[in-house]
This record gives sequence, C-alpha cells and structure tokens, in this order.
Amino acid sequence: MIDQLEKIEGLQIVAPSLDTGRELLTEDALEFVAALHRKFNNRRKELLEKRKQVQESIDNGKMLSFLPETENIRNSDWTVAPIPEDLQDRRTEITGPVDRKMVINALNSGAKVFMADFEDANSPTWENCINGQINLYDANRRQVDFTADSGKEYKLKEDPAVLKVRPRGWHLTEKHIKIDGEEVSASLFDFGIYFFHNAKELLSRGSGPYFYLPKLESHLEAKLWNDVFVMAQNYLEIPQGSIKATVLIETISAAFEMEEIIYALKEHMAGLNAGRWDYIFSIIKKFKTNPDFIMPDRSQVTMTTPFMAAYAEQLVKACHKRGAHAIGGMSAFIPSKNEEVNKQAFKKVKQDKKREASIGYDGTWVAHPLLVPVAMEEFNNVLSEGKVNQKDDLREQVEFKADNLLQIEIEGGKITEAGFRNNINVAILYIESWLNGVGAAALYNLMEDAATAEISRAQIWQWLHTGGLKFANGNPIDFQIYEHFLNEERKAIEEMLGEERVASGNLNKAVRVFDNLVKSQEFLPFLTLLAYEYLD
Ligand SMILES: CC(=O)SCCNC(=O)CCNC(=O)[C@H](O)C(C)(C)COP(=O)(O)OP(=O)(O)OC[C@H]1O[C@@H](n2cnc3c(N)ncnc32)[C@H](O)[C@@H]1OP(=O)(O)O
Ligand SMILES: O=CC(=O)O
Ligand SMILES: [Mg+2]
Repeated sequence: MIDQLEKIEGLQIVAPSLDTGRELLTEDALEFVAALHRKFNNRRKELLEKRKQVQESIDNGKMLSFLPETENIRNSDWTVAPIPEDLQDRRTEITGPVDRKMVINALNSGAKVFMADFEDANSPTWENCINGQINLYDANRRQVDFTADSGKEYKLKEDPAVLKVRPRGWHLTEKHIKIDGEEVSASLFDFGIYFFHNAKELLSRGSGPYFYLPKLESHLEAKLWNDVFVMAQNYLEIPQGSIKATVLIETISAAFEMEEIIYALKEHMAGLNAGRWDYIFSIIKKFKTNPDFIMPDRSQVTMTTPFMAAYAEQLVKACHKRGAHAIGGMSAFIPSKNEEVNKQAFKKVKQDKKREASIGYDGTWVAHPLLVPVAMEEFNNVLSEGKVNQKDDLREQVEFKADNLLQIEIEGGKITEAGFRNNINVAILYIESWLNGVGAAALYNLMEDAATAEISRAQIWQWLHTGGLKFANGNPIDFQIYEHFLNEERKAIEEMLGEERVASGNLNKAVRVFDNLVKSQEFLPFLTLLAYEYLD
C-alpha cells in the first residue's frame, strides 16, 4: 500500500503510522482528494487572505453591515431545493467527536440526527482523523461495533440517527498529507475521504452525504463549498443536489450574510445552525479592543442577552424565508453525578430548548445522550400532530437589523477576578486535553470544546490588550496580575491533574500555547492553529 501511495504523482504522506486507515487511504480516494486540492486550494487561500482584509478594515474603524452588492439576493424571491425526507424532522440533534464508542452511543441516542465532529469536538491527531473516518465508514454500513476494556459491548440499534459530518474549517490544514509540497486543506481531506467512500452507499440506503460546514465568514466561502460539492458529485457521477449541508452561522460577519450563504448553497442547502460559542468568540476576535465591544465574564454572555437573542431570531427568519431549517445551538450544561448540579443542568438545558422552540427553531443540538429527551420534549410541545418542523412560521415580527447584532451591551455585565481566573484555568485545561488527543471535555460541569476555549483565551487577550480596564472590585487588569493568576491557576491545575499527567509534558505545552496566545500583540486567529504545531 505504501508503495502504491508513493506512486501518486505529487502526493506525500508523512503520517506517524499507516497501520490504521490503509483501507480508506486507497489510491483512488487520495487521487480524488488531490484533485479537490488542486482545483480549490488556491481559492481557499485567497478567501483566507480576504478574511485578513476584512479584519484590517474593521481595525481601521469600518463597521460590518448587510452587503449593498447582494441586496438583490435578499430582496428577490427564491427558495432552496427540496430537502430529503430523512432531513425533514430534525427536532433533536446530538453532536460529538468521531470516537468509535461515542459514534455508536450517539447514533443509538434517540436523536433524529447525529453530527459527527472533526471540528470543535475533535483533537485532529492523525489517529483521531483516520479512525474517525473508519468509524463513520463502518457506521454507514451498519457494521460498527466496539468492546470496551471493561467488556461492555456496543452495537448499533435499529433505526439509528441520520448521520451528518462536520469537516474541519477552511483555516486548517492536515499536515500529514502533502500535495505538490503543500499541506492539504483539512476541510477537503475530511470531506473528500468521507464523501468518496460513503456517498454512493448512503444514497443506496435512501439517505445521502450530509454535512455541517463550520466557521464560514462569508457567502464566498459558502460558494467555494458549493463548487466543491458540484465537482465531487460529478466525479462520482451521482446526481447534483445529492449532498445536503447545514451551515453554522458562528461568525459575526456570516450573520450579515445569512441569506447570501443560503443562496450560494441553495441546491445543497439543508439549513443554518446557530453556533453560539464560536459566534461569541468571533465578536471578541473581530472587534478586539474597541471599547464598545468589551465583553464581561463569559458566564454572563447568554442567549438571552440582546445581541445574542437578535442573532438567534434573525437566523430563524432567514431560514424560513427560504425554506431551510433553522437549528438551535449547544447549551454547555451537561449531566453530572452530583444530584443538585445535575438538577440545575437539566433545568438550564430545558429552558434553553424551550426558548429556541418558542422562537421558531425546527430543532436543536444537545451534547449528551441523556439530554436528548429534554430537547425532544420541548420541540414535541410546539409541533402539533403530524408537523415535523416549524418552517411555516415566517417570523414576520422579526427584523433584520444591524444595530441589534452590534450593540454588545450586557446589563450588569462585569469582569471579575473569578471570571479572569476561570478563563485561564479552563483554556489551559482544554488545550492540555486537546494535546492529549481529546477534543471535548467535561470541565467544572460544562462541556468545553475548541469554541468555548477560544472564548476564554480571547477574553483574556481582550481584557489585557485593551488597557485601562478594571475588575468589578476596582483592581486594575494588567500583565502583572495576569502573571500572578497564571502561576496560581497553574499550581491548581497541577494538583488537579496529578503528577503522572503533569510529567507527560502536555501541561507545559498547553501553558506555553496559552501564554503565547494572550501575550501576542497581534490577535492570533485560532488557538488550534498554534496548538497544532505541538500535536504529535
Ligand atoms: C461548540 C460546539 O461546537 S458544540 C459541538 C461540539 N461539542 C461536542 O460535540 C461535545 C459533545 N459532548 C461530549 O463530548 C461529552 O458529552 C463530554 C466530553 C462533554 C462529556 O463526556 P463524558 O465525560 O464521557 O460524559 P459521561 O461520563 O456523562 O458519559 C456517559 C456516557 O454517555 C456517553 N456520551 C456522552 N456524551 C456523548 C455524546 N455527545 N455522544 C455520544 N455519547 C456520549 C459517554 O461516552 C458515556 O458512554 P458509556 O456509558 O457507554 O461509557
Ligand atoms: O459549533 C458550534 C459553536 O457553538 O461554536
Ligand atoms: Mg463552532
């Protein structure tokens, strides 16, 4: 196999091991990935450059707004292509990493859809990415099973959730595969391998190749995905429109282009999802030290704060106007063994799902199998007999208004020393976990992943680099206090992790990554880009 792979002109695999994944890294699959890369990688890089230009113009005082040049898209009549039967009812979707046991648990959870995640919930080690592909390949053929070290056996039940796959975002590369000397786009690699091996199989089973698209910043990036889909469907000679995608609206710039994004993908569009955590991160990242955009403690930014509520409402309107589904986001509260904490978590998730259902969402995300019935119940309550979504609710009462998205005011919002310390602690613990190959973690009774950790590190950067900010108790926020808290939190983390885990070295690396991120004069766009340099 290795000999064969080396025969593909221009393709080089620099993976730590090819023992796993050989069956998927076939010559024809890799040729497909190489073809995608050669056709689309330059455009991907140009669009990443364009992100930098948008950032520069915001830095120079230009405010985001709805685009004048695409007004006709917003003002004309059109709808998305028909959405397949198995994507009509999405009232509860579970998400999770592509780990084999979790894939089985998620598919068996009773949720309508499972989003298998190569992005926020995944640490992109070579093993995780390749084993993830194998797990999904097996899941689609109903041959995924697993025996835990404890002897517990896992098998797929009848009628599992419909599978959707979230490839990594446009900003990432897969460093283990080089094409013509360049690292392959991680999006094209994850998409390409999955699509190549599973599209026909899924169509033959009455389903299809379904995707979630993360971290888009503009409709031009959606157009790039659309062109990838067109080429991929031609390549496998399957009907155009077989692929269906749900786009995460999780950047502030994408919130100004929701209809344009739906339009760009309208032949392949299944809906939009309100990716709240990356969205908060994006607001901090885009407006940096602008005094009108300083956020208080992370715990005070909720879906009921006005700018988040406006984003959530406008998303439903954009979708329903165009016949697409609107899917709610992830509450970070997760079940706990502590009875009181557990009770509160269920209460919080219930409130969150009730609110989403009441503003017209067609379904939502949950982080854990035990939360499936909670979300299900709230959506069942708004879906009367025979109704599977709320797309007929056109949200006439909602207005698309830039000001509502941009007024980042939180009544009673405060930056506290506890919030500052918590951000340091959680971001370092998460990066340490990520470097250990675990991309989603339960920390202090909350789900943490790449998006939530980004908020923590971005807040520390914002609070330090704005200059002159004070804690609620009047103490100044500066680098001196940061160093002091960092030392204390590091000691607390060492105690929590124990000697053996600390000795493995990843805590040191995590602290280094975190410290570089928050001290860098320039705001580094993604923590995973820096941390990837330290990953195997
Ligand atoms: C911002 C965003 O992008 S949100 C989307 C991305 N993030 C995610 O998808 C996070 C999804 N959730 C998770 O990964 C997990 O729930 C965690 C890491 C937060 C907590 O996991 P754990 O600590 O294992 O939870 P817990 O011990 O309660 O798990 C109990 C059982 O449920 C399973 N489980 C928990 N969450 C999930 C899930 N999302 N999917 C499938 N199975 C799950 C566990 O594997 C375990 O199975 P077992 O009893 O067979 O061993
Ligand atoms: O991907 C989801 C998010 O909230 O970020
Ligand atoms: Mg996200």
